[in-house]
Amino acid sequence: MGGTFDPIHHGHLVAASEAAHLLDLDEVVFVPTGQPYRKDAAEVSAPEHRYLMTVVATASNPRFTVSRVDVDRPGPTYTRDTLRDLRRLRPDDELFFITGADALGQILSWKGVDELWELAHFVGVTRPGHDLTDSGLPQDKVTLLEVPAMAISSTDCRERTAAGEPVWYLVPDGIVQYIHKYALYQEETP
Ligand SMILES: Nc1ncnc2c1ncn2[C@@H]1O[C@H](COP(=O)(O)OP(=O)(O)OP(=O)(O)O)[C@@H](O)[C@H]1O
Ligand SMILES: O=C(O)c1ccc[n+]([C@@H]2O[C@H](COP(=O)([O-])O)[C@@H](O)[C@H]2O)c1
Repeated sequence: MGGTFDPIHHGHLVAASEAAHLLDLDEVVFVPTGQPYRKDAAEVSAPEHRYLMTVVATASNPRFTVSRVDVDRPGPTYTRDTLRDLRRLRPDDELFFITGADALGQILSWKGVDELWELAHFVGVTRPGHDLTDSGLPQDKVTLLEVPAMAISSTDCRERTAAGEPVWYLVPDGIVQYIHKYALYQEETP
């Protein structure tokens, strides 16, 4: 599952857990982006903070791991490169790329989209406020799943923190502590 994870929240974790359960996956590898080129760089936290928060949030689940492939690769993060790297590191594994409905809806505009279908099977999961559809996508390369609805976004978590509102129970307890320890998201997004 790729994401900016700024911060990782229970929407990500429930989606990953449910996809692993429904598709009987052995492992979910969370891959924090290095440079999410479609997000305003000035507003995205340092990759190391996002990577560490992802490690903290997933540490207690034996089926969850975190990969540094995107954080360690210089330049903009493209899923084509993520999947090429994961295939090189895990040549015997079958790869599934988990995305929320919003990300799946953008996928035809991703770099090198035609190659993506050869690199992994795509799993689109429901997300409140977004229509989940595989319209225009190759049917045999995409699976759509309904997962428990978690109306949580990282944007909302950042804005709540900046406004002095709690994010308890939207994110894991360790992430509440991490945000506090490093004073993340203190500024209101312009
Ligand atoms: N609440 C949610 N339910 C299901 N999928 C989600 C949810 N939140 C995020 N996702 C999916 O997780 C992946 C990573 O999302 P991302 O890290 O950008 O989180 P976000 O909450 O959308 O962040 P932001 O608000 O900063 O854009 C994407 O595929 C996204 O669609
Ligand atoms: O490859 C692309 O062109 C591309 C464009 C936008 C997003 N993605 C990937 O989609 C995942 C979710 O991205 P984001 O920005 O919503 O956190 C993450 O793994 C990104 O690298 C990939």
